[in-house]
Amino acid sequence: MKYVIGIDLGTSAVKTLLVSQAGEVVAEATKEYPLYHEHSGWSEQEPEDWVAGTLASLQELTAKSGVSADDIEGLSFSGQMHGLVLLDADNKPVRRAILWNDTRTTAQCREIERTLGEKLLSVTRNPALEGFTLPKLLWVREKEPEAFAKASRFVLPKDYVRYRLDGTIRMDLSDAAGTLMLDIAGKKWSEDVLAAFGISPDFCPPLVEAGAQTGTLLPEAAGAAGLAADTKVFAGGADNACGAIGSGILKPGVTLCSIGTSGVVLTYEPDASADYEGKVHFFNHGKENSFYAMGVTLAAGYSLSWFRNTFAKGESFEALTAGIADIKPGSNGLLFTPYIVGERTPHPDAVIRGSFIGMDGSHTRAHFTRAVMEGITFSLNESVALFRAAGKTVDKIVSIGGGAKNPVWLQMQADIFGAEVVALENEQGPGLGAAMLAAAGCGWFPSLDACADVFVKHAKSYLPSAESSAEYAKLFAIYQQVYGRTKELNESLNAFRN
Ligand SMILES: Nc1ncnc2c1ncn2[C@@H]1O[C@H](COP(=O)(O)OP(=O)(O)O)[C@@H](O)[C@H]1O
Ligand SMILES: O=C(CO)[C@@H](O)[C@H](O)COP(=O)(O)O
Repeated sequence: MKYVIGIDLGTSAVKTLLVSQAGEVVAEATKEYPLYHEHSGWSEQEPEDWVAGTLASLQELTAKSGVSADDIEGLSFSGQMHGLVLLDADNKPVRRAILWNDTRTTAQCREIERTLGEKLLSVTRNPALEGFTLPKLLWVREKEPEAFAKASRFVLPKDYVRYRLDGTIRMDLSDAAGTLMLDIAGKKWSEDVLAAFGISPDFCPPLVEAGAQTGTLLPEAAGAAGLAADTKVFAGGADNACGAIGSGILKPGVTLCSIGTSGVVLTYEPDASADYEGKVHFFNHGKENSFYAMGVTLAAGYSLSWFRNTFAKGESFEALTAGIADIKPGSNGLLFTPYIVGERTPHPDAVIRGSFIGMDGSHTRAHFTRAVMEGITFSLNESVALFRAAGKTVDKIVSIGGGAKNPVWLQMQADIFGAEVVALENEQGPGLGAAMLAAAGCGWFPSLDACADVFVKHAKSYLPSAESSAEYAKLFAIYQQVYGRTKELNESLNAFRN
């Protein structure tokens, strides 16, 4: 039996999956790494932590599986999107990476809008959002000119890890799409955007498809990972593109919901013709010549992990969420908005922050926990509502990410979205999608679609309960008012944040 590895470079941890030719996940390993929040709205990671975590995770994966390294044919990546990694002439990072959930770049976003005007949406197909890469690049150039002067090029998080594994500097189209520098329909760096900001084309890595082979493992990386040096390395894609591949979102019809650190509602687009007027993100897929649209909740799983780390330190998510099934929809009148690091969809706003509305002396920790999960799901439902308003049918949703480990949350998703929610046998869609890119790249299957027929295994399905859905529809209407009613208060409070 032959095997491939999917490496999912997430925000909370790197997760590796060893997958057989039959699509069975035979081993998993995870290594966490820290996030640095030096100021309100800042979010950074140390690229070396990703590399060390990836190598340690691969070492553990191969050791615990008992599979011979010679039987592992290839590996590929799924990466947290948008993070700016600036490299010097020797390909060493010049500073920490600035991540997708860092919102320090509002001024640079306004500059991009002024400079590019209509080209912003027509070429990059996305609005200027703080999380995207170009605003971060402009921020470093303006605020840290000494660091910027040392930089010869930029890459995205998984591209840096791949470079350390196979020595090649490449970027795939699905991840490049999130930089705001790509001509999405033309599948090339936009000369207009680069020229408008005086960025040399050499500063941008060569582009490849997510399924392209970039090399084989460097001997020292192979040794540290417990793998053979002839293991093939494939470019890999953006985590949401890989999540879509790993969930079988390769043709129109089914929608994806992912609750990782961020939260995503995503639909497949067969071509670049759809126009959502920038209300949702529009990116190249990891499947060649196709695209996807998605709405993003910045702090989805992050809201629950923040809540746990602050009020139930050391407890597992299972312990935290015990008892929430006994609480009725609405958490006894307690409502949460998950804007704890700002928001993207449908309110692109770096200054807004979260709220608990309706706190009552009767509320227990379980009510708060359930309210946090409901608030996250209401936020994702705003994206579902946007897609429905644009004419999409959203009646079946594959749910992945850490949030999909929780059956109560899966039922809550079905009830709030008013759609069938399907869980996968393994909730790690992005890692599986990365493994599928390697499996198709190794020639095991003629296409990603054929690979999905074998690798994507549906587990339990959750149908909406009419009673709970009706309650949630009323609560959602109240939830939708909270943003407007807390916006000005948050603008006033902004002066008091560090
Ligand atoms: N058993 C669980 N119940 C509810 N939520 C969970 C559970 N396990 C993990 N999560 C959620 O999943 C999140 C992590 O998801 P994951 O997909 O691993 O994130 P990432 O890819 O961003 O690193 C956590 O922040 C938490 O909110
Ligand atoms: O910024 C986005 C998408 O635009 C995020 O979805 C990141 O790609 C991080 O993903 P997770 O770590 O939450 O999986």
